[in-house]
Amino acid sequence: MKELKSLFQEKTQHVQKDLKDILKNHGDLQVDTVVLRQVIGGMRGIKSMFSETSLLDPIDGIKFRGYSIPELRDSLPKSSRGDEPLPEGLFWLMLTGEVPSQSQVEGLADDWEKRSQVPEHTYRMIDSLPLDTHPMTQFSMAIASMQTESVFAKKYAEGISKMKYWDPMYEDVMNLIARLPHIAAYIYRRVYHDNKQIKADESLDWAANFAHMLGNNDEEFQDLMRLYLTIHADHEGGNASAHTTHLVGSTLSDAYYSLSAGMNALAGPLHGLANQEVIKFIFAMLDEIGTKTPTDEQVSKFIHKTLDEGRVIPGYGHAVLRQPDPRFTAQKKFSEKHLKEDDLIQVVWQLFRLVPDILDGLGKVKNPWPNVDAHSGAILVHYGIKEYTFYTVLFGVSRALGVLSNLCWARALGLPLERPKSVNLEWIKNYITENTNS
Ligand SMILES: CC(=O)SCCNC(=O)CCNC(=O)[C@H](O)C(C)(C)COP(=O)(O)OP(=O)(O)OC[C@H]1O[C@@H](n2cnc3c(N)ncnc32)[C@H](O)[C@@H]1OP(=O)(O)O
Ligand SMILES: O=C([O-])CC(=O)C(=O)O
Repeated sequence: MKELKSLFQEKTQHVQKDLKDILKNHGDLQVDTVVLRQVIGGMRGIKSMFSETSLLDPIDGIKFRGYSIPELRDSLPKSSRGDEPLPEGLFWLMLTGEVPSQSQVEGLADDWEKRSQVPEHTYRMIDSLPLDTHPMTQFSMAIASMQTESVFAKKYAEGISKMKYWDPMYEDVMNLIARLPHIAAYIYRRVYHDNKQIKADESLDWAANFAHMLGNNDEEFQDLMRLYLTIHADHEGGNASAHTTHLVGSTLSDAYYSLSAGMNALAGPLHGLANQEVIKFIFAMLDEIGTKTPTDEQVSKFIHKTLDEGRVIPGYGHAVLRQPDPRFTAQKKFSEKHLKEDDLIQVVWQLFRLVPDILDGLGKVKNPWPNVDAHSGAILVHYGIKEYTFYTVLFGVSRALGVLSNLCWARALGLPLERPKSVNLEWIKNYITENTNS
């Protein structure tokens, strides 16, 4: 799509100039200090990355180019058949900083549709895997298998100038995003529906077509997918999937290698896999208690038992957020509108009432509130997507929008190889001796 590509290039030139000036005039200005707790404790809170697409506030939550989730729901173009924002619009916003018009998002959806042909060998590769291979493994391998198509890798091998990296990266990113719903739906139908595949419907937008290929043409579900694929897309640069994608991309690995790596990070239970863990936790709890409508006392007992076993309560806590996640709230609002009577949704809300106080009582959990993963599973079950080992693939299709627009920005701005410094125990002990009296 020429319009988006040239607008992106124009925007990157302004940012490039700003960064050059900032580095020249203020490059040595201190933005943070680092204590040993952060060195040993997962680098929590250290300001050390640059990412334009979104910014996370511990209290207000995520803002995409300055737009909160409620603002996105108001401002981004919508389908004529739904109330939720089109993820095409969010991608446009992240890439350019501008809210697109209706015709611009329709043009983008058409462009993705034209680029959506998945190479035959990717399907053959997926087919060669045992059916019980985790869907995230299949998804990550499928993405890596398409690396044969990388325009960036080809141009790099031919000797492209570093000033032009952004162009083939943009092409790879657009091709990849176009194909992801097709791969994800293929994996879903292969594993859970006897490989009965459903042909794409070219008349539908990106999210609705994905819903259709999964096997559900309910307009409410299509609208849920638009919301789902919008709100999971980005969470600034430091989260594990975004950071991994960025790190791998910084070596000039192409978009296929980088996204596949990012998806491997998303597949961890402390990150994106938590959505599968939440519904698994709820099912295990209902199973053990023996009812779909447990009492508060029964739920609290189960939560305490889980904690006593040295396990985390999935869907609760966050490395940055210190309030209920606005992505949880957006899903709660959707459910209040459409799914109020659903027993499983009621259990999600019951956990929301009970878990924070219990976690707070432990005296060590920095954020006792629900994150995005606490709600999504129960909604998906309602619409018939009950196979929870697939849930993180849905998350991955959405997350690709954010991490891949970041990758376009990184190559356009010429961001360098990422390589922080590590220290060993001897270094730490010497440092303590040199800097304290003990
Ligand atoms: C899309 C996403 O990635 S959102 C996050 C999805 N992950 C989850 O929902 C898994 C459950 N949550 C957690 O494990 C954590 O809250 C994380 C990984 C999200 C954040 O970790 P941290 O930033 O280290 O959290 P925090 O500083 O509050 O941890 C302090 C202590 O509280 C514990 N804690 C934090 N959250 C929880 C929880 N939900 N249940 C039980 N204990 C918890 C930690 O395990 C840690 O215990 P420790 O000192 O004995 O090791
Ligand atoms: O921000 C984080 O660390 C985790 C998270 O919620 C996300 O990536 O969506």
